[in-house]
Amino acid sequence: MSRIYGDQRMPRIPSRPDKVRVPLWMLLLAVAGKGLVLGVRWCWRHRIAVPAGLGVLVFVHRFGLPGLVGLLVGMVLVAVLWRRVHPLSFGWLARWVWGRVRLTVVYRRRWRAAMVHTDLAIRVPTSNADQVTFDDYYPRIRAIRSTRAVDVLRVELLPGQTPEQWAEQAEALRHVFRARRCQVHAEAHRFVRLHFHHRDTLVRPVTPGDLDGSRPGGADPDHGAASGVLVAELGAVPVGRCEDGSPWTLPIRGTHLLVAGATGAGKGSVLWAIIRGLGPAVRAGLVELWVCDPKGGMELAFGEPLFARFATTTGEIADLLDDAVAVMQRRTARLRGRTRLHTPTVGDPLIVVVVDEIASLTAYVTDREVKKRIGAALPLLLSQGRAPGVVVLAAVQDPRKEVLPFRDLFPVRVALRMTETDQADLVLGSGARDRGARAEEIPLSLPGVGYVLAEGQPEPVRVRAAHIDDTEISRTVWAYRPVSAAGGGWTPDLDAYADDVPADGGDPTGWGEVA
Ligand SMILES: Nc1ncnc2c1ncn2[C@@H]1O[C@H](COP(=O)(O)OP(=O)(O)OP(=O)(O)O)[C@@H](O)[C@H]1O
Repeated sequence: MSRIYGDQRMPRIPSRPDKVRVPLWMLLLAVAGKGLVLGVRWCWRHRIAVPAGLGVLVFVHRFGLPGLVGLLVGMVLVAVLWRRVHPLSFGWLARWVWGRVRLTVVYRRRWRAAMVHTDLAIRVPTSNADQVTFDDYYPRIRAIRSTRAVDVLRVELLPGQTPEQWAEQAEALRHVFRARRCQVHAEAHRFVRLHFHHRDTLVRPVTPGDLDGSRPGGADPDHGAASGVLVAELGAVPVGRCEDGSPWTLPIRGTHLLVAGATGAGKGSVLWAIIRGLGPAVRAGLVELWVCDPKGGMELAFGEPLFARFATTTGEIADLLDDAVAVMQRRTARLRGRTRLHTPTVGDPLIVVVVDEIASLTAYVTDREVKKRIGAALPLLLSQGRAPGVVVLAAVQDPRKEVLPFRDLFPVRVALRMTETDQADLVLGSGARDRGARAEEIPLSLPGVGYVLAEGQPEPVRVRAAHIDDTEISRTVWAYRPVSAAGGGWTPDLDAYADDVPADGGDPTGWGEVA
């Protein structure tokens, strides 16, 4: 792409040139030469618009205005036909044209003013004894990619600038370019990507995707052949949709997950979307859900047939957590020196401990004995359970350290709507709000919308969880309740975990994967 509002790289050195008399013809020649150079440079910068404009002028000259109207109608017909025949290439071209239009109409017009007023342009004084002047250096837009919802500008940093300086100005840039939201993504070096969002693509509730679609290899939870595929799927469980339209998935195996959000923010829908996503693996016996609902079962009791264990009182929850720690410790002893990450198998499943409103267990329990037991079990699970396959999925309203002291032990965290500005940073890590996670700005009308950090990416991604209504919960429970439960009368048997070490000390089926 051509340079857009770039400037010279090296500053002029202030100096007092000697005064010399030049003849008029020489001056006129110099002005004409400079005009020619600028003209050629301008034509080069607009190397598509200039031939296109000239072509239109020649066409009008030869065929008149009716000919031009005929040409436009013909182009529209070709576009309609093209879109029908090959929508992919048409979409690519349409986005490219739309990007050029947005660049000309919106960004070029206001770029210089925006850079000066946000201090992102650099002014170097070049005054000498005769005059006061400045050299202005403007960051260059190197590329643009536009869709109906977002414009992404790739901008080259000026020497000495950092992506953080741009992130600080994101709000000002948003107002200049009249965008709904501006997010600054840093590239490895020299470039930032400015995302100007114009439309909210997450306004409509997200319908949950089809979990029963054909899996590669014909994997079917009701048949044993599925386990390899189902285990792989535990690394990316479908939860909803990202702002760019791609599916939002979260890893469950080998990590712990915290969902934070004010009351009514949609924590329940994230928990349910994950539980539903785990359904096929639950059905196949590769995952067990051990569920704690300290709110007396208000949120999760619907799914009881799907759960291996379900606890609603603090006493029951303390027992459940103690048992989870016991399983974890036995597995750790068994796996030591053999593998670094447990591979779920039927008979030795991944245990997902789901806790709705974890603060009820850490901050608000009144029974000191129970509080002590829970306070000992939870940090143990969070610090040691990941590798032996006992993972925690928790929701919390208030993410402060006083309420949830082991918040940092959750490697994956989701921030839904928050009530205070600093809470997104508490959940996603400091600087997340500056990088675009404005969780307190999510409107009440958008439950299930939040921000998440994608693996290896410092910039938060805006997402919305699928809306799992009561009908879908019933369908999920009916379709994916564990095979043993479907047969009736299944009781979790903790002793099974103690007894599954093969007598010869060899690897039980499925062990041996090294993460
Ligand atoms: N992803 C979603 N899409 C559309 N509506 C949703 C979504 N998630 C939740 N809702 C709606 O928002 C309301 C609150 O949701 P939910 O109970 O999950 O919030 P919560 O954060 O768990 O609240 P609390 O902490 O009070 O239990 C419900 O009426 C629900 O139907």
